[in-house]
Amino acid sequence: MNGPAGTAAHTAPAGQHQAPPTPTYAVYTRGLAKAYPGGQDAVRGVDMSVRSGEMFAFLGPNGAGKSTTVSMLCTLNPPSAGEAWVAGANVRTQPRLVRRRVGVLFQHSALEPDLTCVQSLKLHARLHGLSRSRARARIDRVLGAAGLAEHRHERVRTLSGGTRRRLDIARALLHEPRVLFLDEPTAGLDPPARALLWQQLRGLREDGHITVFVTTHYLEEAEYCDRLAIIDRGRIVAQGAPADLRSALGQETVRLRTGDNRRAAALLRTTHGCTVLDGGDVITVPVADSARWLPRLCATLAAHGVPAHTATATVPSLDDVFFHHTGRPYTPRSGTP
Ligand SMILES: Nc1ncnc2c1ncn2[C@@H]1O[C@H](COP(=O)(O)OP(=O)(O)OP(=O)(O)O)[C@@H](O)[C@H]1O
Repeated sequence: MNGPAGTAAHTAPAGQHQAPPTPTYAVYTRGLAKAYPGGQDAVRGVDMSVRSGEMFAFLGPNGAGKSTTVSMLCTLNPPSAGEAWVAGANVRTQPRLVRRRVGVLFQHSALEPDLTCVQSLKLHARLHGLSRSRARARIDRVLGAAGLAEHRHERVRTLSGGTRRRLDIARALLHEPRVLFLDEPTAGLDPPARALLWQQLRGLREDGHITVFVTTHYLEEAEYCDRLAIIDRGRIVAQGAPADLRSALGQETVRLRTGDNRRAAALLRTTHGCTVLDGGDVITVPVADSARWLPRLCATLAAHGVPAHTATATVPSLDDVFFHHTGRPYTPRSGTP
């Protein structure tokens, strides 16, 4: 596969990757690895591509290597091997450029508790070298985007956990980064606060100018994203759009209950030539596209006087995708090697 700078990109020796990646990729890695002192292989050769402007989920159980990967992509942790480009810059050779172009939200908020929201943002605007007038405009903009305008003069320590997280995001957006990294942004939040935070993230995507890279161990959060990579024990086990990953398993089914399941099963076999599993009180038909087949099968049964009393379609979940690729069920705490 071509690297972002062409075929030579991942074959050149480490440290010589100066060719600018195409704008297609916001994040592009080849063989990215991290071994911590003491022999802990936290990340073991990650190949990943995140397109510009997409919302990308990095999904995996605790200890899978998500935070370590993000810290390498943000240049806070040097890779032991491999290469990575973020927002067009190489993390090894152009770390300052990477830092200028990314915003980062870590698992633990680093907001100063005694400052108000505006004071906190002003401080960070200064740290990023924003002029006063630009800082004013950006602060108004990020507070509005985060739904925090009414909290602007409240002190950080008085804010709820969810509001603080949204302020964290506002702060990470101040300098208009091209890529926003969020490491488990909803950890510790209750469901309404999580929903509000995701609403804010979706709003960012609609703006269209930023790539959002979010780590999570919640399967349902990965479903909100355009694409995702699943990491397990330091390796990427699957990567793609949620629907594509599910449909690649090819295990959709239609389950039907009728007044005469045996007759219904025979009818469907002869009419459609499909495999029908007769499980007694329910018949199951494996299909490629359950949304298309469910009405068709019901129509056949109704036309022959054996109408379906209940009909349900099941599609594989991301749990199934994880199971398929790792051979074990997804439990958020199962990743420690
Ligand atoms: N500084 C460190 N020194 C040694 N080992 C580390 C260090 N940081 C992380 N690890 C180990 O590396 C592995 C990956 O950890 P990492 O924090 O990247 O995973 P994670 O997927 O982000 O997990 P979590 O969801 O719990 O944050 C784990 O086994 C962890 O114990």
